[in-house]
Amino acid sequence: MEILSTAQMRAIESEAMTSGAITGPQLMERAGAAVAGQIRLAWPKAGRATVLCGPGNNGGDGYVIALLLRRAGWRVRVLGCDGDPGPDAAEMRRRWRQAGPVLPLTPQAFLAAPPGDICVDAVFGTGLTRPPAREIAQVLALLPGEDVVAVDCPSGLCLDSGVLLGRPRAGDAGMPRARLTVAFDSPKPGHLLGLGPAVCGRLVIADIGLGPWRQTAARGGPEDRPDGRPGLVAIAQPATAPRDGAARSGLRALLAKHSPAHKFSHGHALILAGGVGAGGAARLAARAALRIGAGLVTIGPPAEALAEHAGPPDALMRRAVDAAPDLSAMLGDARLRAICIGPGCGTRRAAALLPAALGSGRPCVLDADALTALAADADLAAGLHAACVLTPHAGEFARLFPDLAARLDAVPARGPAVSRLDVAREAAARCGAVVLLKGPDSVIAVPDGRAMIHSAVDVPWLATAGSGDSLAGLIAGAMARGVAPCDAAGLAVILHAMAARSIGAGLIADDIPDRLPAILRGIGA
Ligand SMILES: NC(=O)C1=CN([C@@H]2O[C@H](COP(=O)(O)OP(=O)(O)OC[C@H]3O[C@@H](n4cnc5c(N)ncnc54)[C@H](OP(=O)(O)O)[C@@H]3O)[C@@H](O)[C@H]2O)[C@@H](O)CC1
Ligand SMILES: [K+]
Repeated sequence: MEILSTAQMRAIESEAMTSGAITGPQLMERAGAAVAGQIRLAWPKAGRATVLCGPGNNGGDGYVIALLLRRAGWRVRVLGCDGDPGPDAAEMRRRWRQAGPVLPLTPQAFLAAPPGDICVDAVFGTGLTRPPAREIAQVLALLPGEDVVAVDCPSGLCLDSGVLLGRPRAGDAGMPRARLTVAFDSPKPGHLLGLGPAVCGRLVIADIGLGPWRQTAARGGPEDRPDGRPGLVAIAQPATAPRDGAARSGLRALLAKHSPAHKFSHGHALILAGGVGAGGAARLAARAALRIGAGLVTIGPPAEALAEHAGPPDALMRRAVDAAPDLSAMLGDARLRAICIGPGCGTRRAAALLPAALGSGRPCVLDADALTALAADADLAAGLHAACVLTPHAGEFARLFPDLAARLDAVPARGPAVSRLDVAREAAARCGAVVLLKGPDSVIAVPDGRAMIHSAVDVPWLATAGSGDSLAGLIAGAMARGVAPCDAAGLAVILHAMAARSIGAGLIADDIPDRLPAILRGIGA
């Protein structure tokens, strides 16, 4: 599924209207009808609703919703803004006024009667440019989150970044919340990043007939896009991915093994391991690389630590890699197709081995200690190339790209605010490698500007020791099989989250690789 920035959304909307095939009021009617329809599905018995309408087109949607709910037997109270909301919203407000009054959007008016069964938040959507202030902010603060239906987003959320304008990025004290958010055409980055998933509640993406224009805009390179950026691909929505047929067949295509084949034709991955007593992380990675279907996986600790790796899995091959010349010699075998360096490796060892690993031009996952080594030595970063995948969490990202991370620290005063997507993209362009910025909202960015967002807010158990090691191994295993670096990263985060979801609370990282056969069977791979 494609994710659109708010600028792209506006451009597609105006392209559709310019084409003459659809008018602004028609789009607004469809948007309002989609929300009203979702409300009636979720609350089948007509009740009482308070609809809050803001100063622009989000408010226009609100007037449509108010009218449709009223027609369906609901008792509806509308609070709205004075002033000119633009022609389409003004028309919808006029239509509503024939049915009922528009009370002022003030705390006094809001509190003058009980809010009813639901509150519809149609105050700000994609047009939010600054933090809600004064009376509007006071009304929004009074909304009972559990009964709020948000139009496009809870008002105050920046849909490009997932931050609440004017508030610190972390911490959820007093933040707006909705039980249900109905957004139009495509998810926006802010639905999936940062606080977005927590404040939006259940997210429904409603088709309002803009598909043909979205596809026009999505075709071609970045220069053809309304905001100059290539389209994004939401590689998985937390709840839908396992059931989504198209997503499953996409995963299957990436995972397809061609038979008959020799084990080498499924690729050989090398997982570099650390010294005595530090081998667990690399073994987790190796196990994951085997499970995702690499034909062969070799673990490469220094000779003194080789004996530690004698235990299972027996499918794993072991070979000592003491120093860079040993690694270069191994990489002389062209069948060795991907490298994983970092988990439990030790920073000094990673720094010593990185030039040979990067110089080979092989697909290479850089994780953990390899990222620390990279951050400490700019010369190492010069060796990065497009087949490298860097897998920093927020802390590692801040060490690698301190200036970009600092942009994420500032309290966002204006929209669109800087997002994890923006900084990951900039980091990828700067270092010329794929950057997987890990978190509950992972972003995968490719140097050419393509990017993916993977939201896994529903699997908090993934934040556990060794989880990242297994992810690095999955990426390396997929790349050994010939999957392109950015697809390998995408595939790995999806499978990793699916495995965690199926294990649930109590998960330890060792469980993740061993859950893969069931996950792969489930998607028909
Ligand atoms: N795209 C589509 O396909 C479709 C979109 N539709 C709907 O339109 C919505 C976008 O509408 P929109 O552009 O009018 O913006 P909206 O969010 O209503 O903001 C209103 C105005 O408020 C202002 N403003 C901003 N921040 C402020 C603040 N803190 N305090 C006070 N004022 C503030 C700002 O103007 P400014 O003052 O910055 O000049 C802005 O213009 C979208 O979310 C969806 O619901 C559907 O109807 C049809 C299909
Ligand atoms: K809203």
